[in-house]
Amino acid sequence: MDETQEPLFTFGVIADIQYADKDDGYNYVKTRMRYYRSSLSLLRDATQEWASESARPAFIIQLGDIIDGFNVPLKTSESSLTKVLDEFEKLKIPIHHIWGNHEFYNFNRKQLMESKLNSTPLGETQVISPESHDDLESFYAYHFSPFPKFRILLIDSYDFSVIGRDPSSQKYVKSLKVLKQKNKNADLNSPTDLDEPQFVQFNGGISNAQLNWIGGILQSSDKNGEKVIVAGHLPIYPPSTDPICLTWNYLDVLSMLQVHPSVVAYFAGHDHDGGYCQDPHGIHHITFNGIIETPPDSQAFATMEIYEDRMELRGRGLVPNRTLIYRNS
Ligand SMILES: Nc1ccn([C@@H]2O[C@H](COP(=O)(O)OP(=O)(O)OC[C@H](O)CO)[C@@H](O)[C@H]2O)c(=O)n1
Repeated sequence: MDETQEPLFTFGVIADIQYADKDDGYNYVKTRMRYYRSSLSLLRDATQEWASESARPAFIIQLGDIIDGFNVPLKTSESSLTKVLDEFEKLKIPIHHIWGNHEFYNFNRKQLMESKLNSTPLGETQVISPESHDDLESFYAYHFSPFPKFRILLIDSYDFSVIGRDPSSQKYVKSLKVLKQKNKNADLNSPTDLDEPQFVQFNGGISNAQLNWIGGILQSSDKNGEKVIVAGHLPIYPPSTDPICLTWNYLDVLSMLQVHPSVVAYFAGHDHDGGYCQDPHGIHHITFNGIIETPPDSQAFATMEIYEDRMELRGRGLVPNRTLIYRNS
């Protein structure tokens, strides 16, 4: 490993900002403090640091939950979103947005598609699913190549979900049926006594249509000798997360990625404690710590430095540094 080598390109990653103009408070299970107001200051510090880096990041991946669901009762969804996006915009580089559960607490899919959180115009495919943007069944996913032989693929972890889906859609009906089969609690957000703890209302899954679409992209990446980083709000590999944060059908997604040698890493948010594990196929699964549970005197973001043979994850604050050697290299 040549320590003096310059990266081919770099980019920033940040997760679960969950901004709200609200006093600090505990999470639902009263184990962790959430710093709703200071999340904006941490984002501001992160963007200032990215802006001052010698190798300026080419883009940022925002892993979802950009504002908190508490904005709904406060009636501040729009104003909070504007404040957060204004911070990102100071960077004057592309920001790729993933949608998490808190996006769907604040907005419906049509509103999101019409908002600045729809970053599909930055992708290579403008129409990201076979259906049109306002189709009740469409999913939000796209891909782009930031550098020759590298590709980023952003996926929709809430394709199957009862949050975000219109109750009249087939996907809502099917999602509710599956959720009720797997979760017998009166409160579908509760993971109490579940055999598969990921089957809670605040998670979701990936449809066969999306899986097939992902498979098609990866097939062409395999053929072209690309290295692909896949990113979604929800983790897909149990050792990299608390199991209650997993994608409903994480095994389907995991096995799809593992059979495609182009996939080198999977990035997720949602589990604010973060996590990491390399799977037996060599895919690095990184769950990024959430800004919302990061104390105001700390930090939680990363710069990824991309090299021919590896990625260097340069973490700040709670996010540890890691050298991630590509599978098959
Ligand atoms: N045991 C639980 C946990 C949560 N809820 C309710 O579900 C909604 C979402 O919860 P929230 O903690 O805000 O979701 P995050 O995306 O911030 O975090 C996900 C994981 O918890 C991170 O570890 C909300 O309405 C909660 O009140 C629940 O009922 N029961």
